[in-house]
Order: sequence, then C-alpha cells, then structure tokens
Amino acid sequence: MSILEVSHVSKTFGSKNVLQDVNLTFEDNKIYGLLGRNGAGKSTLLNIMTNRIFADTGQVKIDSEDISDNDAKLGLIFLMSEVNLYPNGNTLNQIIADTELIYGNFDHQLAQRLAEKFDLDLTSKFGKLSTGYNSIFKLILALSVPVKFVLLDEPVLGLDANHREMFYSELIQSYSDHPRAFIISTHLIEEVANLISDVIVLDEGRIMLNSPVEDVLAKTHSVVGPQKDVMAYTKGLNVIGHDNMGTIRVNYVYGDLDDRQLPDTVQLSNFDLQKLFIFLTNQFEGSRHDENQ
Ligand SMILES: Nc1ncnc2c1ncn2[C@@H]1O[C@H](COP(=O)(O)OP(=O)(O)OP(=O)(O)O)[C@@H](O)[C@H]1O
Repeated sequence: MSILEVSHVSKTFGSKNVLQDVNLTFEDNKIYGLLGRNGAGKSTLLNIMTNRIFADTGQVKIDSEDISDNDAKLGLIFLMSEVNLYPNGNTLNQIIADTELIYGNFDHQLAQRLAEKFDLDLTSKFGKLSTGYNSIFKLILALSVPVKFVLLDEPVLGLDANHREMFYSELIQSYSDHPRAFIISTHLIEEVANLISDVIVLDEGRIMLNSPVEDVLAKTHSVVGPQKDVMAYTKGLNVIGHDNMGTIRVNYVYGDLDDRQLPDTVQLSNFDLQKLFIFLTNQFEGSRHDENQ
C-alpha cells in the first residue's frame, strides 16, 4: 500500500495565510471528500500535493519520499482540475497519447468505452469542447491513467445531472476494479456523501475535520421536541445549530452523547454530512453562539 503524506504545509499569498500547518495522510485504497467553503484553500492544497505550486513550509511525501522534483513519485499522482493544461489545437487522441508518455500504461479500452458512453468524439480538438465535455474528457483521462492517487478538483463542473450520475457510477466501478485513492474536492456534498469513505473539511486554511464518514455521522444527533425539554437535554452538549418550528425545537449536536436520560417527549436521530458541513463552517446564522445554551 502507498501512503501520501502532507506534513506541516503552509502557504501564503501576499499577506493571506491560505494554508496553515496542514497535516494529512492519504491511503491508496480510499475515496476522500475534501470539503471547504469558497477560498478555504482546497485547490491550493491539491496544487501543492502535485507540485504545481510550492508550499512555503512543509513537505508532501509518498512512501516517505519527498515528491518535489521526484518524477517517479509525481507519476503516481494525477490532478484533474478546471485549469486547462492541454493545447487547444490538439485532438483528444493526441492528448491521450501525450498523457500515456508521462504516466505509461493508459487504459485505452476504458477511455474508449467512456468516450462512447458520454458520446465524446476523441478526434475532436480539445479547444472546441463545451465546458461540460471539457470536464468529461479530463475525467476520462483521470480514470484511465495508472496512478495510485487521483485528485479531482471540482470534477463535475458543467456536467448535467445525467452526466454527473454517470460519472459517479463509473468512478465507483473504476475504484472497485482497481482500488486506489480518490481525493474529491467538491461543493456538491450530497452527491458525494455516499461515495466517500473519509471526509476532510478545510476551513480558512486549517483542517477542521478529518475522519471516516461513518464515525462523523455517528456523532451527529438531531434532538427534536418541545423547546424546554430539548434545551434541558442538550445542556452542556456541543450544539452546533438549531431550528425552531413553532413550539418544536431541533438542536443539532456534534459529539458523543453521555448517558443522560432522554425525555419521552424528545426524539433523537442522525443528520447528514451537508448539514454538518454548513453548521461547522459557520454558514448557519447563529449556529455557534446559541445564547439559549
Ligand atoms: N495564485 C494566487 N495568488 C493569490 N491568491 C491566490 C492564488 N491562488 C489562490 N489564492 C487565494 O487563496 C485562497 C484559497 O484559494 P483556493 O483556490 O485554494 O480555495 P478553494 O478552497 O479551492 O476555493 P473554491 O472552492 O472557491 O475553488 C483564496 O483567497 C484565493 O483568492
């Protein structure tokens, strides 16, 4: 198994601290979701992880070897992003041939099958592709290169709902055929929630959450019932958000519940990753500072 390690990575642009002492470990048999609000530093991190830009401090290593200026290790990582690295005048077939020169062992059969499935003509010129097909082509490359770490930065940009579904199912198929690491940076949390095994939340350049999805969801509790009972039950717990529906109150708790007695009037259930993300990254008005607690 290969391990990709990000150690103490920091990056500033001008006076802005975009990444602050980021430490992460990726195994090559998991699908990671990299979540964060706009400007959180996700693309910067992915670019540093592929040596496209340099960290101010810190290191990125694969199996304990620094990746910078290390072609053997860089050949194990592929980043798909909205940045267009390919000449507009080249055909898709030419770009595939060039990609194979860099990464070797390109899965032509898969690329051909996917091109047919998505109705993409590989003799087209790259510069003539629509936004959606530009993404589709780059996704086909990402699934067909023989790397251990596939980094996808906003992979479904411009894809319609049908094409997004098709892509997610192909990703799962490809992963089960050849387990490797996928690191998916996206704002479409609901769409990837069932796909990812681990979730990483980046907030203002710092890692706020880094855990298996299963563990994270097990710590989410929505506590529903009459206002005063809910407030009493959740006193002292980590309430990260709330809703009021008339006299009914929902408090959203993140963390382990202790053995306190649940009143008959109050019900507990879990809530989803998207809601958790919204609460944790403070997109919910008043979520953090609940004056009633
Ligand atoms: N080359 C650059 N020069 C100056 N500032 C930059 C540069 N690249 C990124 N930034 C800034 O760094 C911050 C993080 O940007 P980044 O693109 O990494 O965030 P992100 O999480 O990918 O955001 P989004 O979800 O909006 O794509 C932003 O404030 C951005 O303006």
